[in-house]
Amino acid sequence: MLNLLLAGSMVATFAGHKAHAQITSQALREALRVAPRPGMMPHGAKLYPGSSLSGVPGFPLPSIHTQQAYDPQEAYTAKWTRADAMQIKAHSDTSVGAGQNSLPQQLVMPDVPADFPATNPDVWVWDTWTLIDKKATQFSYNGWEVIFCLTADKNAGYGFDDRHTHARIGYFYRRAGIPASRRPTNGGWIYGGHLIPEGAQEQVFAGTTYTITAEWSGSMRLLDPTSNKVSLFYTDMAFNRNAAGQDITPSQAVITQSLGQIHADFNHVWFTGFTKHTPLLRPDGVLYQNGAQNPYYNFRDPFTFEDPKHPGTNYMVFEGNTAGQRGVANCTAEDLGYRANDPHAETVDQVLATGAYYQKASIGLAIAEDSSLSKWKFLPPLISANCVNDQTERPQMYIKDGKYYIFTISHRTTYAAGVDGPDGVYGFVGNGIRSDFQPMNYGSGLMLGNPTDLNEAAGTDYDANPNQNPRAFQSYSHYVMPDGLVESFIDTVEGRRGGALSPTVKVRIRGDASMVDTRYGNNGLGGYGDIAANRADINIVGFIQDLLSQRTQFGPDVNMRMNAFLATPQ
Ligand SMILES: OC[C@H]1O[C@@](CO)(OC[C@@]2(O[C@H]3O[C@H](CO)[C@@H](O)[C@H](O)[C@H]3O)O[C@H](CO)[C@@H](O)[C@@H]2O)[C@@H](O)[C@@H]1O
Repeated sequence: MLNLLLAGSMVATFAGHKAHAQITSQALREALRVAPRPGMMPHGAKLYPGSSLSGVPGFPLPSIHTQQAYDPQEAYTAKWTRADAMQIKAHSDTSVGAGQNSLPQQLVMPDVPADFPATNPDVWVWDTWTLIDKKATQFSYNGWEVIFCLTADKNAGYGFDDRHTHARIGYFYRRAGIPASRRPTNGGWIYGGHLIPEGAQEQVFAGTTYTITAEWSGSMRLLDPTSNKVSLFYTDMAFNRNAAGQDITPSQAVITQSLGQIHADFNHVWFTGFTKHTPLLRPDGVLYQNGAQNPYYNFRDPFTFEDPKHPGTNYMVFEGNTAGQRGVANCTAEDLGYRANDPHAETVDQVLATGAYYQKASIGLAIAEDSSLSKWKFLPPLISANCVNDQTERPQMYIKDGKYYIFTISHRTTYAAGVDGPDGVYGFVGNGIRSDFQPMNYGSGLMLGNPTDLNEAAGTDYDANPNQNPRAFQSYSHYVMPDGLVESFIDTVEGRRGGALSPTVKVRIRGDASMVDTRYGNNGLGGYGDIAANRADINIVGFIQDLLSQRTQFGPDVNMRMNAFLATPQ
């Protein structure tokens, strides 16, 4: 009711807030929603928290984002602002004690038990992705589900914290179409070994030896659903050595393509190829910060997709930072995102005085210049988080119900001074590849976070900070799959290190809101490592036609349909 009055008068005053005088019609609709109270389900939105232009007493209002679409080539970058990020704390229950979960319940990943199983005895496992096509459909191959994970060999003596410098992309497979309840507790994944063969880490370009020191995250694209050709897009951590054997660059992140083939028989899955690495993108220092500007720059985690409105046009999203010299204090009022006359707004000078300008995450965009996806050109970033957070990792474009979602993971420790949020996955929704993206859920951006009381001091070590929720770092590197299923890896639960696949959870997504589906699995937790191939695209008629005409070799497309056929009660 209060908001109705506010919207009607077009000059909102709520607990001293004065909203921007130029309220859009969308803002008017939004303002009709009732303001949620901290830690509570908002009235009128029993399931979904939704966004709200209404404020929480004592906190600033979120920024207004129109979701307006722009041409992907245009220089429009949406902002995840400080005003937005502050909604995470605004909508948390600040009355609970240290170690309690204070985040809105619908946005919290359920507790992972401390007696979780290892995914594999020989390797630590973290960032994980699936075999996808240009639309992010998840395929099985000849009766096998296949996943790709960053791995580090335990037998080589690497501890879980050594993983980043020794990361290798490994692959796992298991028979498709078996429900989680009938699999081994750890998901039953069989380790196939390293994807990039031994010895293929060195490559010579015009007298310069290019050496891959670690393989970081990316994605695997099935180039043609009727063949077995796959393209790995990943991040090389690499350095160059000249003909005299001298290192001529420090280790750099290079977004790279490597081509291979998938094979399977009745007993196992294997890969060939991945011996040649084509460097695609290095940060240019103009749109994306590079190593000369900041030794701690972030540039990695490519994910490609085809523009559904322009078939044949391919894009890549990736993790970047806003270009410019590290330490230059130049965040703007737009980065802060406060509405005019908001009494809780910070001034630019106040924010700059905190050093928040060291945090400048961005979600990058590039366009493919050839059909083999081996040449790419930078486009301006899709989203920046200047003075908000330094890392928006493993971004993915997720298209659902005509909406374009960007999901990205971030750490509590990479937030800028004065803003806070949990380790987890964040979501932004727009109406096109390039949009004025609306941060999901109360305008905050948070979609699924670890249980965290934001009053606790952030720290990565539970033992050193026993007041902290013992699950504040339980999971990370969430990847959103079709149907809102979310997989991730276990980092630390009650002080026990993970390096294993988490239980899959399900998030229901509607417009700019989402909620954890607690009816999924056991109180919201599905099977460990339950990363199933997509069985939604049932086309039994097509499958039978394929079989009869023998037009198509057994491969991913036919196989997906066969799985669906076999899984359907006859
Ligand atoms: O292994 C590299 C890939 O992992 C990703 C996403 O998981 O980057 C994660 C990142 O964070 C880890 O290190 C943090 C600092 O040591 C730690 O706080 C966090 O718990 C870890 O998950 O790894 C790099 C390198 O350490 C760091 O910059 C990231 O935040 C992905 O982006 C990489 O491709």
